[in-house]
Amino acid sequence: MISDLNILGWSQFFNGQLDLTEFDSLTPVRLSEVRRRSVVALTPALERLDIALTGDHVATDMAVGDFVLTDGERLIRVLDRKTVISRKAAGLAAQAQLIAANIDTLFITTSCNHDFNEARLERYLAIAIEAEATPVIVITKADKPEDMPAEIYEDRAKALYEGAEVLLINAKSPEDIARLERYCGTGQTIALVGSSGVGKSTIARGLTGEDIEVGDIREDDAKGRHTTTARSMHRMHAGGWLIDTPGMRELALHDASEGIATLFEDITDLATECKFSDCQHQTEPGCAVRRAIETGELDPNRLERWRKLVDEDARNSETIAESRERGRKFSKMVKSVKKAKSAKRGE
Ligand SMILES: Nc1nc2c(ncn2[C@@H]2O[C@H](COP(=O)(O)OP(=O)(O)OP(=O)(O)O)[C@@H](O)[C@H]2O)c(=O)[nH]1
Ligand SMILES: [Zn+2]
Repeated sequence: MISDLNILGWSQFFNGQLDLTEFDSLTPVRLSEVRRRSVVALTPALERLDIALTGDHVATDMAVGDFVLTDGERLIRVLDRKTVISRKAAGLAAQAQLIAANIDTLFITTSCNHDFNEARLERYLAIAIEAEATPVIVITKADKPEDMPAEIYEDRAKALYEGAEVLLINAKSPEDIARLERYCGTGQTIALVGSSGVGKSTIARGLTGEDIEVGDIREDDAKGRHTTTARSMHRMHAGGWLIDTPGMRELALHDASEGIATLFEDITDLATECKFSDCQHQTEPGCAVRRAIETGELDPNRLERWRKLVDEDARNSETIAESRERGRKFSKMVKSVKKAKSAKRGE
């Protein structure tokens, strides 16, 4: 049974979570769709299994890509995730929405044109590092670069993070798609992120042979949290899985302080040498970061991008308590305005 499961991306990481009774009586399956009150799971035979959610199991605790145990009818439990990608729900509620689970490699996609933007790439790099997925930067349209030679785009991407391979491709060329396939073999799960028009669908088609329509198919539950309703796991020619969910294309940064610290390790390291432990690297004396800028060791643009990313992360990482506090303050304000108005009217 276990060898068949490898097709789904099963590994020792998941195997180790089962006790003996579970081994004997339950089947691991992988979620390919998460609906409001049910999920669709893939079996090792690649059959689709519809499982209604009962008891304590709620859709918002599950993500496409999750491994779950089933007795054939019910879902028994969700296994711990190797990696998880989430985003903050819109509105006041500061709850994280699970977008996809157990992704091994994130293809961060951009093109040899105006879409190329270091800050945007760094945002996705921080997301991947935080999720513990391997980031790979894929630069498409190498066959028709705009404004500068394709190799310059490649070099600029390579300068961002040592831990990320950079692949310069023509997404329409099968030979170039084949260069991505070493991340896409049996047992591997990947996802594509990047702006509209950079070639994600073209790459997805090259890797799977399918035209994948993500569209806007979504269901909103009473609390405004969406659940994925389209089939989101696609088998690739190389044997692995591509996960494509609507949320994946709209990723925003949140709770990624560790990812940012790893991505900007040079700045993180320098900051430990600043005289003040809470140094903001502005005008403080004994600032190692500013000194590195003066000596040319650190690129001031890189420092600026780091600052913006840290700010963005902090803004989007508001805790549930903080969001409630903001809600309270707002309703207090509304009440006092109402009161002032009625006082004015002499009520
Ligand atoms: N010449 C060339 N054209 C490309 C390349 N990659 C993508 N294209 C073209 O660019 C256009 C947009 O590509 P898509 O694959 O639809 O982009 P996308 O990222 O999926 O866009 P969304 O679906 O809006 O998210 C299409 O016309 C592609 O054929 C490339 O490497 N070279
Ligand atoms: Zn400093």
